[in-house]
Amino acid sequence: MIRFEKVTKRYPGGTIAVDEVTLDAPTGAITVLVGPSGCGKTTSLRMVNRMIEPTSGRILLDDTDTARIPEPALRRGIGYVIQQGGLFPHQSIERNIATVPLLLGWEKKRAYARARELLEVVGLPAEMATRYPGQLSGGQQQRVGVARALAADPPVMLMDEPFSAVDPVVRTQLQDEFLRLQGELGKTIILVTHDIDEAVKLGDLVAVLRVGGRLAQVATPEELLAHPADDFVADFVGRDRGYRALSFVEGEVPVQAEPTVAPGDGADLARSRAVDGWVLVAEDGRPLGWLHTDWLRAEVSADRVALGGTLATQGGPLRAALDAALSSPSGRGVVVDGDGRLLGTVRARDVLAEVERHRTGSTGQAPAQGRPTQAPVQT
Ligand SMILES: Nc1ncnc2c1ncn2[C@@H]1O[C@H](COP(=O)(O)OP(=O)(O)OP(=O)(O)O)[C@@H](O)[C@H]1O
Repeated sequence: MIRFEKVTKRYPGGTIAVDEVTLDAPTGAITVLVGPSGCGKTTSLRMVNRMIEPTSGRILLDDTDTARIPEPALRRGIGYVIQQGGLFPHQSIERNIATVPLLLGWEKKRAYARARELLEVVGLPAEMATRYPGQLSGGQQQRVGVARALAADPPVMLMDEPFSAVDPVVRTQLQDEFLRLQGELGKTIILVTHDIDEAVKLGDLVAVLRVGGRLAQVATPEELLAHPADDFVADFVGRDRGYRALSFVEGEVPVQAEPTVAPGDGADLARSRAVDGWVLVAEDGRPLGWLHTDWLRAEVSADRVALGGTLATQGGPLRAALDAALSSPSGRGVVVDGDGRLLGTVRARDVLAEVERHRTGSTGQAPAQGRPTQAPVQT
């Protein structure tokens, strides 16, 4: 665990960047520091590996005061990731990743072998090892930055806006892979972001800082969205927090059977199975997409379908189910099992009824439209 005990940082000139922060970042968990620009996030992070020394207070790493740990030994156990990877531009990717192992005195062969192993871990092809940072996209550089921080297998990782320099699609991919990786590695991570959505997605615990370096609230994402401590936090987490809180509500998604057709089926069959003009095309139990009867030719063709919506997984959060329903061209959200096999569809009104049931805490009957899972009709 990383423990901040009344930590204050006052810069020469008098700026109080961090003001009496007391915070526990639990072992094996992701603690996110979030807040507006200038609220002291980066300063807080850098005090953990003593790139910045606190003016007062203590930071403990597994009960040892970090001020008592020699800096090289402290930093050996702490990986540090910054925006865009912070790579050395004139060194190859494998040399970049091998930086810390080489500093630790590993033989070059072993350090480079570790670098290649880590390229795979972060999802980059081996041939990138000999390229230079300028020959990689922003997202790829970011992955290399993570690989570099992981090279000496440190138990602790500090990450400063690690996903902010890439476009939203790549950012989502990197976040998802980061969570998958953390699921395997279980590092103790402190991550800084100014983006509350990222904080809520990635954090096991979220610490909200306000300008002046004061801690406004520390809570799980769920608590933060449901019960912001004051107006500042409520404003910061945003007005649609009620909707975002659905990410944490796992309900009985009221799945309805959905008739399907397969590529090659006749147009008449497709018309007879369509509901409100839309029929779902599936093959081998997997949804391919929606087909409107106006688009039909002689037979159903896989080329003419539009998935046009997100998929929900049964047992997953209600937000995903609602999103699937609202984003589907038919108004029916496609629900699949963990292997991507079709279970049926869900309508927004049924998800909302389930949401309402959760909100009121009722454990009674499922809503009228929403009897739980029925077997989908297969063709
Ligand atoms: N070396 C320094 N000397 C003086 N003041 C500093 C120094 N570094 C940061 N500050 C000030 O301390 C405060 C906190 O800065 P810090 O970089 O920790 O904030 P931040 O929350 O990470 O901001 P951002 O999201 O904009 O990066 C700011 O007012 C900043 O101007």
